[in-house]
Amino acid sequence: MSAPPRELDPRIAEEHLEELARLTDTAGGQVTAVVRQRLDSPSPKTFIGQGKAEELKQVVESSGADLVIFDEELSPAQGKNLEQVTGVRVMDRPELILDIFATRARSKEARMQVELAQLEYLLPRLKRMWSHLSRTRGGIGLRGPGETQLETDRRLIGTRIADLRKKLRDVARAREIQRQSRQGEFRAALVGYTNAGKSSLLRALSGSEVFVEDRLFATLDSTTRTVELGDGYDMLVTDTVGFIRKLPHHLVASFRSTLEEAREADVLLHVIDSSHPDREEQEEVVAEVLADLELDDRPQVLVYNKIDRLTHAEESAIKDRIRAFSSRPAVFVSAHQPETLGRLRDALKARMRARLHKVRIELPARDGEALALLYRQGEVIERDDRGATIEVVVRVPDALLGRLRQRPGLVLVEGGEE
Ligand SMILES: Nc1nc2c(ncn2[C@@H]2O[C@H](COP(=O)(O)OP(=O)(O)OP(=O)(O)O)[C@@H](O)[C@H]2O)c(=O)[nH]1
Ligand SMILES: [Mg+2]
Repeated sequence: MSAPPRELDPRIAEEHLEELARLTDTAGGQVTAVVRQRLDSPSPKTFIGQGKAEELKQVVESSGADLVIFDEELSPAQGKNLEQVTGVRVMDRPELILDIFATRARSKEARMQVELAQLEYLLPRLKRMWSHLSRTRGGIGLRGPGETQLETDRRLIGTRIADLRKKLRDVARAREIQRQSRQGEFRAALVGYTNAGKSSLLRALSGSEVFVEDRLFATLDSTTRTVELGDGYDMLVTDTVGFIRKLPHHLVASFRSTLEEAREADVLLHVIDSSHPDREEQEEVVAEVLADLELDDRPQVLVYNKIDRLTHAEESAIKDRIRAFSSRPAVFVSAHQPETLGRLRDALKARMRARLHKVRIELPARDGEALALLYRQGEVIERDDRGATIEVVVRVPDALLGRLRQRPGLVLVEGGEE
């Protein structure tokens, strides 16, 4: 069911419905019928018009559906009224997304984040849930719980929300400490629309196992891997949860700490499925979510993925567009074609080189390897050979500085805190 008020392009509306069908599939549902209505302004009572609501009821009956999913967000009252008309459970897109997250969350943190988002979504809708429950049970001798029950439930949920918030704060603190221990290393975070290929890219870049699936929201936890770029350049790359249009804002809020990894990153790799018919809208959605999270000021590299699916003409068309409209660096890659990934590695190396610190370092003369690294990755400004030790003044990238600090006998005499 879709009633896009702003996007009047029917092709886009269809694309949204197709995505909703994929979400339904991911949640384990099966689409039996699709109903559309074009609306200038939704009805406050039932969102769709009265006649359309009647039609929906007919469709539910004839198709045997036991659930109606709206592509647009419904108010608690609209949901309740629609359930009354259709006699089945009514959900909206945010609720469906919450449901998917709930079934797919694996780590303890992700599970707590989803539960928090679900409870916050549920709270204003409690009354409706209860009336629905009592109705589906037939209602005979099973009147809906009175206000007292509702109040008890509200209080219980309120307590649980406070509890989850506290636990999540603790996890966030632990994460913060872990992050500090990685300070000095160069970090990138993969962000982007769901299914764009973020995990596939991490797998291809790091050569390690990362879960990939042709389903929406395959990844819910952030995973960090070391990626070797060659020439001694190493960096940490974090995979993050994908974005989607109309992402429930409770969910975004509760995943904030997972996305903290992105906030700490030196660069965001915005991965785009260049072969998707809705590519441009997906790019915009990601830009909006990043702005919501106040991450839009981070340096970004646009990573146009899945170019193996593009014709040369399509690839050129996208490149022309980017040249005309974007000032951000962009690379064209395919996670399935390792030979294309050199472009991304080069872009990352360039980013690393851009972050140089001027430092004075004393190192054992026998540590030829460290010296070679300094010459290769840094800019040596001064060098003083003192027999057993060598002192150099050098501009080095942050990441190298982190690694050098761990070498035995190497002393950072000054600098490094710029
Ligand atoms: N043809 C092609 N398919 C790709 C490419 N990269 C990823 N895919 C496929 O796209 C699907 C999604 O890939 P993932 O890496 O799981 O995408 P993701 O961005 O991590 O998705 P979420 O974790 O769900 O947000 C999988 O079926 C991949 O095999 C590519 O470069 N070319
Ligand atoms: Mg993924």
